[in-house]
Amino acid sequence: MAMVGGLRTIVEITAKSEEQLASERAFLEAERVWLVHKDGFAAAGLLKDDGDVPEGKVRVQLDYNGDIIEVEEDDVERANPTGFDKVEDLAQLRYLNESSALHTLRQRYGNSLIHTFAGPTIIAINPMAPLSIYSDKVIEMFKECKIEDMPPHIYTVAATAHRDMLLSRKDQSIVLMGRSGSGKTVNLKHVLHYFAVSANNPKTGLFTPDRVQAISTLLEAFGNTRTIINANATRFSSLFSIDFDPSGQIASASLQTMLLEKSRVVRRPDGEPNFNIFYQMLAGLDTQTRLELHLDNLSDPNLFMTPLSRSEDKTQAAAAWGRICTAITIMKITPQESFVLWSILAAIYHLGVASVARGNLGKTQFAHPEAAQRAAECLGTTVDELTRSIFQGNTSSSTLNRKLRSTDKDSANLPDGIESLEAFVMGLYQDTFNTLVFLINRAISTNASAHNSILVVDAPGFQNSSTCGRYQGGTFEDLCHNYVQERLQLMFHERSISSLHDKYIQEKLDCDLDDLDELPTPAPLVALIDKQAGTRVSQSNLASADRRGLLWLLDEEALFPGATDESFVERLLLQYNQRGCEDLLKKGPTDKQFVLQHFQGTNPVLYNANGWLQASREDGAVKAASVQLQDSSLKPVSELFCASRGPGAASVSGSIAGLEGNHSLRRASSIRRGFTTGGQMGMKRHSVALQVKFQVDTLMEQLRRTKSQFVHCFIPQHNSGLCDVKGGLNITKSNGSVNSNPSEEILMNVPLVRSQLRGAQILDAVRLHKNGFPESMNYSEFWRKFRTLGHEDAMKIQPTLGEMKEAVGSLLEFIDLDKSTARLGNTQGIGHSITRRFIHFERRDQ
Ligand SMILES: Nc1ncnc2c1ncn2[C@@H]1O[C@H](COP(=O)(O)OP(=O)(O)OP(=O)(O)O)[C@@H](O)[C@H]1O
Repeated sequence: MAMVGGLRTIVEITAKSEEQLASERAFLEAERVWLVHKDGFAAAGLLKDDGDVPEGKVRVQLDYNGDIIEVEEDDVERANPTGFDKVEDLAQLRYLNESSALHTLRQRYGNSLIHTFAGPTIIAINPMAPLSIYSDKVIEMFKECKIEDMPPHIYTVAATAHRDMLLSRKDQSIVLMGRSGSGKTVNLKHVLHYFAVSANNPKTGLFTPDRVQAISTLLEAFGNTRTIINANATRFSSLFSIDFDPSGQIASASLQTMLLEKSRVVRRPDGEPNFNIFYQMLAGLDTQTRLELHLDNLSDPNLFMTPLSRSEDKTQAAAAWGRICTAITIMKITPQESFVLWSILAAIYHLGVASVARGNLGKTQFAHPEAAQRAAECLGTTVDELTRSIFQGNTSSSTLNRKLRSTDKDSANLPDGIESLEAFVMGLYQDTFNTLVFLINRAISTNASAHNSILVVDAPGFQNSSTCGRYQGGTFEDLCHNYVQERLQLMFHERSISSLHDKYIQEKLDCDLDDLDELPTPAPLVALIDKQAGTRVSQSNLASADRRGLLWLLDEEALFPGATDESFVERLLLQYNQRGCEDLLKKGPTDKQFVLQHFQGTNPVLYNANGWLQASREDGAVKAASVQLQDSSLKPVSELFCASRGPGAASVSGSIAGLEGNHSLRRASSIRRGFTTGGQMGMKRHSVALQVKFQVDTLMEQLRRTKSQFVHCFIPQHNSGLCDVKGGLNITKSNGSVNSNPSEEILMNVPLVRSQLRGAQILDAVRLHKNGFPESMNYSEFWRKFRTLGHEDAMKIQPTLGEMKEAVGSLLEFIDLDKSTARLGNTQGIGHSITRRFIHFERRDQ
């Protein structure tokens, strides 16, 4: 019966009224096309060629002014009949091409339909304004709904992951990708909220909506900041693991964080502030605590931050502080523990005032001992001890850094020892952040047995410094975040393109996949960044075997006393530039600059390696900060920091927090061993560059074991991430003026969305999905489920395994299934051609 229901669904979606058919016929006869141009695309009619149009050209009549022009054949793409307008899935388009996809996205976006399925993935465009499509009521509606009836929505992604996990008993993951400001973190919050509402176990109350809100508030305070393109940019990567019991209720949850941009505490791009928490704390702290932490006078110059001066900024920060205090209570963080956190932040503030100077005997010391005294009190130590920890600890890398800086004009005015002070402060902040993660995990993790997990990943978005007006080039931190996005994109490519492609070949399925062999992949650029020497990228390219990736080169150069940022760039270019890699790497305008062709060349980023050698060499003072916190004479400080560096956290370089609570990881001890070793290798060599690689490996290894759903978040405008401060729908016109009436202006910047669509290779994946047979079912399983639909004799036979393919073939003949919708594979079984409903027609019967 179920199969019949499924067949009926097919008939329903293919049946059209006479009127619709007539309009489609008229449309097709007129040969509607899109003329592609640099600003977008224009609707046109393709005119008949009477033999007078030169080869390679076609003649079109533009709809908007009636002009008839000859254009390049390649600049014209078939348009779809109007019945396809606003389709929910790009795979449903009859003519799948970039302009039609963009037209669909734009039409949907203009109608506040920000989500669109794209075959195996989903696109979510930042609406730049609050929408009423998220609420507990809507979640309840989704919970009641069959997956196949759900519209494209972030809740559908969460619901599908949950349903698939329960059906397959396999771990799932939801991967949020995209540029900075595209809405990844907002979507992460919606996904977590969905699980908190739909799967929280009321008996444990572990993962309630209140707690999800509190976790977001705390993470955004400590790990977010305003950047030039996002008013609330995330500056760390996170992996939430929601662990479920067999009934699908939440048994436990945990958070891992990595790649915190800790350098932001001490220096950052021009015009960008420190992490939110500093301003919020300084604006909101009550008088008593302020006095205890010596934060009553904030007028002294500070190396690390400038307190807020505008009264509206202070009011906003104070309001945020109120939310932080509520969040602290919800997460059951005790007043004593929170006081410890504020003490360390206060110490960082005081160290910024203390600064560095050269003493009478040529020794490096604090320039303002009274501020150093305040810092020492907050940390539970003495100024002497602090001086020793910072300036006389492991000086080997500091000495190297000093040598480097002596050749660096920008740093010529900085006193000796500044690197060590900065490193100490970064260490303090990293440990404080890790401790916050520990406190969050303490509230949401349990030892209850969890059968399966759903992992949710959010990382800082891709950022091109030139498109944000920083023409001097991207920083090392930009490179790290962009590298994470490339790795996620590579995984998307492997899962949605190359593995399907390989499967079709292996199954000898006959489908229209001619040009797929030539599809670009992110693999070469990822290798250029992280390949260890000696590993070959491809069989055909033996020469690549001895090339080291950028991070390895940086690691090597950082250890070499005579090396400079310029010599690092020179080595990089030498290795790659002369061997036909221009499509990956190019020389920049100066000796410290180079260009990486991210996302298959769709997003070239100019990087500036100024300070990279220093950034990649971990100063001993970072470790000294950890030791200082654990050895503090203030018992609450030492207790909290010792507890937070449990055996798990300490084993992976201290820069990945929260490993110990992760249930899915506990089930995979081999992976855990693997990356622990890698992390230690990076740590042993004090190499920040290698730690970056190993941290991302850790993340990817965990994802690899799951079935992933990818959410591609798009920015519709360059300033999307600033919509909260600029007012949602103010669109900047190309001449720089602002139009507050969006109906007059195109809401979506088409070339910008086009470049995201291309860079993410979404249409390639959709095409493979649409023209191929992505879903498959084992022959025996198919026979068991559907043989009742066959001839009555079919009920009587029990084919052997060898006869199964033939039996299934006969069954399909008997039920007269449209031949284009399924194929009999070589080894596996039957593949279903795509539309979402086809897939679900199969799944519903399971
Ligand atoms: N679904 C949405 N509904 C309403 N506003 C949104 C939505 N998605 C994004 N925004 C707006 O865009 C801003 C930027 O979004 P968000 O911080 O989530 O981007 P991101 O991709 O996580 O950026 P980054 O990578 O820099 O951390 C948000 O502060 C919010 O104002």
